[in-house]
Amino acid sequence: MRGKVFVIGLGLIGGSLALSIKSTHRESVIIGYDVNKEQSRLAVMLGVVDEIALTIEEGASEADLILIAAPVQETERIIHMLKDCKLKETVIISDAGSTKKEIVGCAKVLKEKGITFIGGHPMAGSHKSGVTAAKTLLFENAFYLLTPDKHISDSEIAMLKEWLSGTKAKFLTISPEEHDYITGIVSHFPHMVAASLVHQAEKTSHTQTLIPRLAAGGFRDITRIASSSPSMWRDILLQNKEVLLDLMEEWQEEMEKVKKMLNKENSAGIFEYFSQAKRFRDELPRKEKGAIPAFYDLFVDVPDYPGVISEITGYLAKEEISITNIRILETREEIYGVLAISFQTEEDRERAINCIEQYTSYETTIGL
Ligand SMILES: NC(=O)C1=CN([C@@H]2O[C@H](COP(=O)(O)OP(=O)(O)OC[C@H]3O[C@@H](n4cnc5c(N)ncnc54)[C@H](O)[C@@H]3O)[C@@H](O)[C@H]2O)C=CC1
Ligand SMILES: O=C(O)C(=O)Cc1ccc(O)cc1
Repeated sequence: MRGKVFVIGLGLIGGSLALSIKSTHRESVIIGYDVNKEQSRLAVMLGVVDEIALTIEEGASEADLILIAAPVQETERIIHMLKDCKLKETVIISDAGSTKKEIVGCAKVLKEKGITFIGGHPMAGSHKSGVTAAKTLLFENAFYLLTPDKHISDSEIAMLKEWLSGTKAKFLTISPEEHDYITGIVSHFPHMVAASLVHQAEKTSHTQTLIPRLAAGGFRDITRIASSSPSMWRDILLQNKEVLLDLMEEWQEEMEKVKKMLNKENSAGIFEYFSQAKRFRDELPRKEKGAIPAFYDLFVDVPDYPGVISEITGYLAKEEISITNIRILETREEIYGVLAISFQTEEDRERAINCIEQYTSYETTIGL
């Protein structure tokens, strides 16, 4: 498609959306704007956008599509600014915020002026921020939730999907309320729990100095999302307050139930608690990209000697296979240790297995 796309907020998400649009609509012109001049400078330097607008008014005036990819509280401020801008009559405005009810409510000011707004949320990301982390295929196979109002026509929704087709995401339409409830469960609340687990470990670490060392493996993995942007998550929590307060109540009741079972040494009850969780978790789709990105782990049994990590990474680099994380899981007293390598895609992991088989005789196991 030809036309002008204006991306407001050139961070991880805005940058990735800009790259994916350019990958399919090469004739389009992508204009960017960010309050942070350094992000704007980097966005041009990295070829994420074609041009930078000096103000929102300037970038918005000729745009066919405006994507707001700023923090959720800022998104509301930007919507208010856009309602006072001179815009093309046919412009479509969308956002990428992790919450929808408040943003869509706020966007009524656009509707009153006859401007089309379609709430959006690409459900993939990372704990990294900033344009340098942006990737063309960040949203590949991820769900992209849209929350259009009833008055929005099918052709406008189709037009937005066409603009965003380079994301290779799977579009789903739901109501803003449903959106906030579901993402509350699968994304927002888990971030709160992850942060609370880290707090618990930190408090104890003052008296138990072994804690940081022993937390380096599994604990570090399950609390990875606690390393996400604190300001982003503060804003999300504040916008989804009602849902999260309800979920916290439910969680506390659940913990009370577990506490009672443990107090009474209800062995069958505790077993069933874990079994039921295992059953549901084991059946969750593996290939779908959920709200919290999966990492494709590979475990390699390696001889425990210095330099083994660089040996393996050397082979992977030779085959141009990128990894997202690499660590020794346990260095046992015996000859073998376990090297855990994480990849961003299943395909990269498959290639890594073939590569390691080709260059070494080390055994590999897939992490489930
Ligand atoms: N990080 C993630 O994994 C995901 C984030 N989101 C949502 O996407 C939005 C953007 O998040 P990220 O890209 O991760 O954050 P980021 O921190 O990487 O980028 C946000 C950018 O917006 C800019 N900004 C802030 N206020 C602005 C304003 N008034 N005008 C113009 N630019 C402004 C910042 O300077 C920053 O460069 C947020 O609403 C977030 O909730 C959605 C899906 C995934
Ligand atoms: O890795 C993480 O921190 C994530 O959970 C990614 C993420 C963050 C925010 C979203 O609205 C959707 C996905």
